[in-house]
Amino acid sequence: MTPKKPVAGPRVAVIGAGSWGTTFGKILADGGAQVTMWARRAELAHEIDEAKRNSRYLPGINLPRTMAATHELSTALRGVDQVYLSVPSQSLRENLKALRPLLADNDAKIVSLMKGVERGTGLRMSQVIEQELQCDPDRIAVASGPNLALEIAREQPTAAVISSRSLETAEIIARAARNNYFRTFVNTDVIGTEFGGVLKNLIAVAIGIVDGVGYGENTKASIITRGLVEMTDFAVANGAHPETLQGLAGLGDLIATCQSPLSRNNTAGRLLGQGYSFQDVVKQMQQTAEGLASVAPILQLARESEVDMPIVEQVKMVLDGKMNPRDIAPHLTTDDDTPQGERTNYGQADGGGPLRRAFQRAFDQFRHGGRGSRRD
Ligand SMILES: NC(=O)c1ccc[n+]([C@@H]2O[C@H](COP(=O)([O-])OP(=O)(O)OC[C@H]3O[C@@H](n4cnc5c(N)ncnc54)[C@H](O)[C@@H]3O)[C@@H](O)[C@H]2O)c1
Ligand SMILES: O=P(O)(O)OC[C@H](O)CO
Repeated sequence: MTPKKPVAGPRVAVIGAGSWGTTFGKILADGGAQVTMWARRAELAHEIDEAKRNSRYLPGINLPRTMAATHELSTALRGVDQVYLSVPSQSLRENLKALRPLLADNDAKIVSLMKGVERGTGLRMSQVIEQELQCDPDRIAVASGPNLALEIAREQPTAAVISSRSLETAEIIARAARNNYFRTFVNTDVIGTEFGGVLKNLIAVAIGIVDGVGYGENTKASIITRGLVEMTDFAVANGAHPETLQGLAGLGDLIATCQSPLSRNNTAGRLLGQGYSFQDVVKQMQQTAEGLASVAPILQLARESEVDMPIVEQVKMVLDGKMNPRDIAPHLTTDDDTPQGERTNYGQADGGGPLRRAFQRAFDQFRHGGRGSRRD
C-alpha cells in the first residue's frame, strides 16, 4: 500500500504582528496551516522569521518553526487561501486600502480578529472589510471569545467562536483555527459575535475603574451582571441573537476580560480609577485598548437604537473627566425614581424590550417596502 501523502494545510497570511495576530498565527501554524505573518516594522518581521520570537508582544514564547514573517504585504499575500486581520480597529480601513489591489484576483476568505468599531462611522470590522474590499460577505468571517493572547500563546486550553453569514465559511475557518489547545465553535450571528467582543471591552474598562478605586467583589459582580444585560440589550436592538451574548463571544469573553490583569481594557480602567487622566492612560498604554475608542461610537448607536447603557455612559463620563471614578458604581440603572425590573431574561419580564423594538423595526421596514423606516 502506498503511504498517504500528508495533506498540506491552507496558505494563510496574518496581517498585524502584535500580541493577538502573532498568537493567532501560532494557533494556525500549530493546526497545520502554512502561515506568513505581516509586520509593519521590518525588525519585528525579521525577529519572527529568524528567531521565531516576538519579544515585545509575547515575551518568553517560542513560535512554531514553520511560521514565516515579512514586512512586504505583497509577499505575505501571494497565493493565500485565507487572510486574518489583526491591526488596531481604527487603522483597519487604511490597511485594507493597501490590501485591496493585492487581493484583486484572489477569492481568499477574510477573517477579522479585531474587537472594535470604527470611530466616525460606528461600523463593525466585518462591515469595514465588506466596504473596502467590496467582497461577498459570505467570504468574511470573524473570530471572538475569551481569548487573552498570552494565555493561548502558552498553550492553555481555550475555546473561541468563528462566525460568518456563510456556515460553510465559518466551518472552513474553524477547521484551520483549531489544534490541541484551541477549539473553535461556529455560528452565523456575525452581528452578535462582533458586538460581544466590542461591548465586553467597555464593561472591562468599568471593572478596571472600580478596581482602581479599591471597591471589591460585590461591586464588580454587580457591574458584570448588569453589564451583560446592557450588552445584550444593545446587541439585540442592533440585530443580534440574544443567545450569542450568553455564549463565548459574550459572557465568556466578559468573564475573561473583567477578571484578568492581562486585559488591556481592564488595565486602562484601573489607571483611570487610580486617578490618572485619559491622556495619561493613553500615553502609558503600550498595547491596543480598543474600548477607549469604541465608547463614543457605541453610545451614538445606542441612542439611535433607543437603548439605555448606564454603565457605558458612566465610563464615558470618567474618560471625559466629568465623573469621579468613585461615583461610577451606584448608577447601574438610569431609572432613579421607580425601581426597574431586574430583567435578565429576554422577551419575558419587560414585555420584550430590545427584542420587541428590533421586531418593530423589521416590521416597519417591511411596511416601507424594504426601505428603512424613520426609526432606522
Ligand atoms: N491581545 C489579545 O489578547 C486579543 C485577543 C482577542 C482579540 N484582540 C483584538 O485584536 C486586535 C489587535 O490587538 P492586539 O492585541 O494584537 O494589539 P497590539 O497592540 O498587541 O498589536 C497591534 C499591532 O498592530 C500594529 N499597528 C499599530 N498601528 C498600526 C497601523 N496603523 N497599521 C498597521 N499596523 C498597526 C502594531 O505595530 C502591532 O503590531 C484588537 O482589535 C484587539 O481587540 C486582542
Ligand atoms: O486585552 P484586552 O482587554 O484587549 O482583551 C483581550 C481579549 O479580547 C480577551 O478576550
